[in-house]
Amino acid sequence: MNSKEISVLDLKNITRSYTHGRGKSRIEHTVLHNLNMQIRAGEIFCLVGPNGAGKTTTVKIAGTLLAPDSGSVGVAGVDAVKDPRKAREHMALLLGGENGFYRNVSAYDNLQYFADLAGVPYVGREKSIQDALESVNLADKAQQRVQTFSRGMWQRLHIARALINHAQLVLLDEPTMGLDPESARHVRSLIQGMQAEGTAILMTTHEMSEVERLADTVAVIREGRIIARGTVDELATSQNIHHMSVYSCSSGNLGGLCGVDGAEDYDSDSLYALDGVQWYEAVKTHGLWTVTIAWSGFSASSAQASAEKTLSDYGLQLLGRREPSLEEVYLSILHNGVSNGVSR
Ligand SMILES: Nc1ncnc2c1ncn2[C@@H]1O[C@H](COP(=O)(O)OP(=O)(O)OP(=O)(O)O)[C@@H](O)[C@H]1O
Repeated sequence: MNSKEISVLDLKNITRSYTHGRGKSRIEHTVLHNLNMQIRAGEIFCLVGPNGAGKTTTVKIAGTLLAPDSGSVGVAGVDAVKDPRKAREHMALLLGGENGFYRNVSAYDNLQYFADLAGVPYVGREKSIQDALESVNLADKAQQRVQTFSRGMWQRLHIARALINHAQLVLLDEPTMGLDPESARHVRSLIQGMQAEGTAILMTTHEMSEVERLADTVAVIREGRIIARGTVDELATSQNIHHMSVYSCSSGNLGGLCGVDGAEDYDSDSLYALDGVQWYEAVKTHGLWTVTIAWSGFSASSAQASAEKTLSDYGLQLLGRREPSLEEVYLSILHNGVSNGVSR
């Protein structure tokens, strides 16, 4: 078997609940339901989903910080539930935020400590720490205490730690959150560098442009269940969006679709009644509405003309048509589910 085919991370039938309250008011809330996920060497797997969907919980379970209630976690062939310590030798975990290092200690000494923990051989250790610090542009900050680091520097130091122990699996929870565009770009290029070395990467993000750039596989999680999975192209195809069209409307009440002059108050049923409308979004800025409609195709060739005529009667002027972005595909998945069941 080709080494790229072997799963470095193998989550099988993972279920996890949290409990709230005590005694009679104790409530159990299941946040992951029979979750399955396999990630191969050299694969970037992006987990996306709304707030509270279960992304961080998944990363924590993969990273052995949380145990699943049921199911199995395999990391580089190690049973991570039975032997979390051994599994951790194969992985690096970046949970975001400023934790995971000794704040009062220099970047260099932190890396030396973690290299020691990871069993990096003494001979050559100094060089590999220096090399890792150079690759993440922190060589000149090596002797600085980590508590003085900015968020971007913390993120890069976490990646340096992953580089030193040549982790087979890297888990990244929102690795570019809060970073300026240049730092985010740098972190993305470091992620791609690790991928090129054959590292399996699980990352969560809310940045769809990041997913478009990095992901080999995308999974959309909602309420603890993976509802779609595939390449970016497969997900786009699964939504069967024929095209997107964008309209403007200067009428304050959206051509009468709004009862009151307010963005929250438009009558969604009228637009959904039109043949071919899969979903739409209406946004009002400086008194001007912009309406974006995802069309799923039309039942008859005359239907498009009829729908456009109705929109024009509402005062909506067509600005143009285009392909859907990944963000729109994602919104479509959350709205409709998956029409042709993309998964692998
Ligand atoms: N320690 C905890 N105790 C109780 N409930 C928790 C705990 N951690 C998470 N949850 C709940 O589990 C669910 C999933 O949370 P999780 O942090 O995994 O979501 P997420 O997809 O990472 O969200 P976000 O995009 O906001 O980071 C949420 O309903 C959350 O409130």
